Amino acid sequence: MQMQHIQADEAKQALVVPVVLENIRYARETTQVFDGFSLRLDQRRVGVVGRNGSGKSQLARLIAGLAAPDQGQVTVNGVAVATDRKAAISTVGILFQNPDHQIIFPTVGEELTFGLTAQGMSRTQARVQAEQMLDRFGRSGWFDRSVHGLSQGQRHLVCLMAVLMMAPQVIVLDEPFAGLDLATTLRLGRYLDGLEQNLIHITHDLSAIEAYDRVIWMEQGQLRMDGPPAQVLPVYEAQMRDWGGADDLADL
Ligand SMILES: Nc1ncnc2c1ncn2[C@@H]1O[C@H](COP(=O)(O)OP(=O)(O)OP(=O)(O)O)[C@@H](O)[C@H]1O
Repeated sequence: MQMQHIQADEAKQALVVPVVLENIRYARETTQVFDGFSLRLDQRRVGVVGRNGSGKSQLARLIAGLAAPDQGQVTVNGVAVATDRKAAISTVGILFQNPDHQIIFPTVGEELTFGLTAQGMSRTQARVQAEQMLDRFGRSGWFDRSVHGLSQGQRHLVCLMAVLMMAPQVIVLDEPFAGLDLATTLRLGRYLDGLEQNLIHITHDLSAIEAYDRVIWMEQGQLRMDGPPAQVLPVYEAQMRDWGGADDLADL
């Protein structure tokens, strides 16, 4: 029942918006993560795979506008996300692997209302919307709850609700299921699958993206392969097994 409500509500927002990275150069300290990287995404469901350190999280931060490229531009639905932060917040949301890197307020209500009040909505109106969001996820009564007293999976759900409060057109998921038990993973996965927002999902769990529209495989800040999951995932998995069979840890 709960899921049907979520799907029906979100279906109103069904729309594919373009995510465009143009000739990006981007360094973190001494590492040149991207050097002339370009990418255009215009599918509803895009999976991102790649080895540790291949650039997936930095790609996520650039798309969400949390980092600005040293050269080039990132736009989501035409919004220059790194510079137009106000428009970016209602255009693209991001869910991190660790909810504790995302949550900044002590109570669920403050976490859910912060984005809206920062955009000028009254506290009363923001609270009404937060209560509606909590209802949708079967969590009415959580408004005044301390985030500290929630489990890891529950904190993930708070982060997802906080992102949805801003009704972004695109949600970037940076391994949001790492460390969650299977039941919680499956339930959060179903919530996400039911959303009509465009999803860009970074994961090491290939089954989570096998029904997606497109998968990109990142390798050293470049696209190694790009296509439908049925084409990319078997090649990726075979390559990972091949690399995994080697005993040399030098390139970890
Ligand atoms: N804060 C940082 N300072 C310096 N270098 C960094 C920093 N964060 C990431 N890097 C470097 O940027 C490159 C890309 O890292 P990134 O975190 O995007 O990899 P990833 O594909 O998300 O890996 P994982 O699967 O392990 O999460 C790596 O070489 C990494 O060492």
